[in-house]
Amino acid sequence: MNNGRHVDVTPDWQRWIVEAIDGGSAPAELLATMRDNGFDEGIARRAIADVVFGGPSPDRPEEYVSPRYRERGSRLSPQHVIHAVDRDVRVLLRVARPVIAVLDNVLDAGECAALCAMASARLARSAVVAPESGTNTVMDIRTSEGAYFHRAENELIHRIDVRAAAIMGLSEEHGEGLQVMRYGVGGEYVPHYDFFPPNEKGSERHLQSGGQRVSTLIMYLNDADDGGETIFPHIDLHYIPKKGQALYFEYASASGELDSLSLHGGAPVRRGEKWIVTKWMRERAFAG
Ligand SMILES: O=C(O)CCC(=O)C(=O)O
Ligand SMILES: [Fe+2]
Repeated sequence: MNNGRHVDVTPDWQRWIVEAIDGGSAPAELLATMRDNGFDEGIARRAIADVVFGGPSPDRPEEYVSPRYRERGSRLSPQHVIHAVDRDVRVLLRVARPVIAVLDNVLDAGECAALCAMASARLARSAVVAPESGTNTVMDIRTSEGAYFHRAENELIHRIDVRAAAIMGLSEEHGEGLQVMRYGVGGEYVPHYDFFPPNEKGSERHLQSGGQRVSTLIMYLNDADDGGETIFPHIDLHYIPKKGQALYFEYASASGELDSLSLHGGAPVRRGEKWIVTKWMRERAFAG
């Protein structure tokens, strides 16, 4: 099985990862060492990502999932067509658990182009103002560039904030600002949870305003040429990015139960670029 390669990250190896990251080693160096020691690359990446992001181990999902989770309903409209204020959005596919929906006609081509242009200007500017801050070790794991837009920052952003809130069944005030992300060739986002892991020290700061994240809407600004799928490893689902479409998913119930099956990531881009804009919703109003 697995050609004799390690499939289990033993406690000794977990300790070694924590100490190496705390000691300032780059995730890419750890990955190389683990690969040299016979670890499967995917397993090594996940173990390193857990330590870097402070997330739960995907191999122990039961830590965060409540058996009652499956009893609750979705915030997404049960209709085939969702009237999202200024646009009719069509549901193409639904998954019951984790709650996932593929949505069509969320953004038009002009909006996709305008968002890419706005984000490009911001990415270029921030690269000049803040070259290599030294704090971006996580970029080895999440190899994308991002531009954050405050809620209602301009007319286009506001229009999309309002539309996303209508789709997600929560008021606009629950939303974080939109985040546009660009991945080049090789860019990826290893599987992770969007919710803030409970009992983790690092989560406290995030939970203070707005509480837990409850749902995500990833909107696709271009078509994927090769690679770049959004993947849900626990249910073997691969969504292939299509301009104007969106992927909606939920992972927290009103009573605070979290769904470990919502583990997801962005597969490496093999050709071209991948552009997305993400809206994360909180359980309560979010101050920003
Ligand atoms: O790039 C992707 O497909 C996934 C992005 C993602 O996980 C997120 O924005 O939270
Ligand atoms: Fe995510």
